[in-house]
Amino acid sequence: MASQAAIPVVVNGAGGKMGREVVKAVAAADDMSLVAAVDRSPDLQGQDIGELAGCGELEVPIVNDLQAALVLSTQERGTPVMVDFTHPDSVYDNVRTAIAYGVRPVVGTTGLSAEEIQDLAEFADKASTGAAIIPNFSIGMVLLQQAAVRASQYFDHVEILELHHNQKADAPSGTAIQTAQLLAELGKSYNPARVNETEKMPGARGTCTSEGIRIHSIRLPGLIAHQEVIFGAPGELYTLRHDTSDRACYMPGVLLTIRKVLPLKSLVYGLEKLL
Ligand SMILES: NC(=O)C1=CN([C@@H]2O[C@H](COP(=O)(O)OP(=O)(O)OC[C@H]3O[C@@H](n4cnc5c(N)ncnc54)[C@H](OP(=O)(O)O)[C@@H]3O)[C@@H](O)[C@H]2O)C=CC1
Ligand SMILES: O=C(O)C1=N[C@H](C(=O)O)C[C@H](O)C1
Repeated sequence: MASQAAIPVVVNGAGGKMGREVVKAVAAADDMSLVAAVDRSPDLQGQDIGELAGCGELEVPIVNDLQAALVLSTQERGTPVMVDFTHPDSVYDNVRTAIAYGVRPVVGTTGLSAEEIQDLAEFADKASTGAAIIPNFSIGMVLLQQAAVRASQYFDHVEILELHHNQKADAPSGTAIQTAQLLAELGKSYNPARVNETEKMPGARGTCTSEGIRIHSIRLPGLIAHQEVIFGAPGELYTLRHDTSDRACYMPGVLLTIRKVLPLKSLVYGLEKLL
């Protein structure tokens, strides 16, 4: 029997904090082959991505031409995947470009609007191409969200607090938005008003979804990524908290998604749909 071809992987945003972790994880995976490393950062052009990521020379230089990298990946034997950890300002175009070339996008970049995600889902459907948009690749976060959904059956008052490093471009975090969406799926409204509240300084009470869920965002050096979902009821608080201390925590979810996106014919949103 012919051996299975390694999955050709393009990492977009390869020189960034998450991109470097993905490069190390893909390089260490027996069933994957890193075919291209793309990053727009001018300082990184031509550097070997393995050297930069700290896993030894991989003979894959960093380039800034995504389309050329995608074309290269389609010339390999297996179905190619593009992993995107770039920036909210370019992720939408990156995903459309990958799908147009028949490359499966696995997207960790946050900041896409609901309309953009819907549009990408329709584009993937038309192209019969699998795609995955995963606001959080950590298994621990999926478990937190499942516990929050269960708690929301019993609690009517909930607020979300997300805390991140101060290089993060988007707020609230993609994870906090997704968590609020999952709580909203129950079809109820939260936090019925008890008083006529006045914000003496705009933003003091965070942002509020149409279902009444408040989200608060903190940005500080020293943080990586953390989230609390706090439920309140008379006489009790129920707090769910997730902390990351190393970006390696996302890699089992990234590798799983690369493998699971291949047979899909449409777009999936959320790691819980692939577990
Ligand atoms: N889904 C998940 O589990 C996780 C998601 N994230 C998300 O991933 C994204 C990236 O995070 P992080 O790695 O911390 O960010 P970084 O800024 O560390 O890395 C992003 C890298 O991508 C480069 N880049 C930006 N735009 C482009 C582009 N259009 N084409 C090619 N390269 C580009 C940047 O270059 P330059 O600096 O020059 O702009 C930078 O080198 C964020 O949206 C973040 O929220 C982060 C952690 C987990
Ligand atoms: O920017 C980050 O770091 C993270 N971004 C994602 C988000 O916006 O939810 C996932 C995780 O929180 C880390």
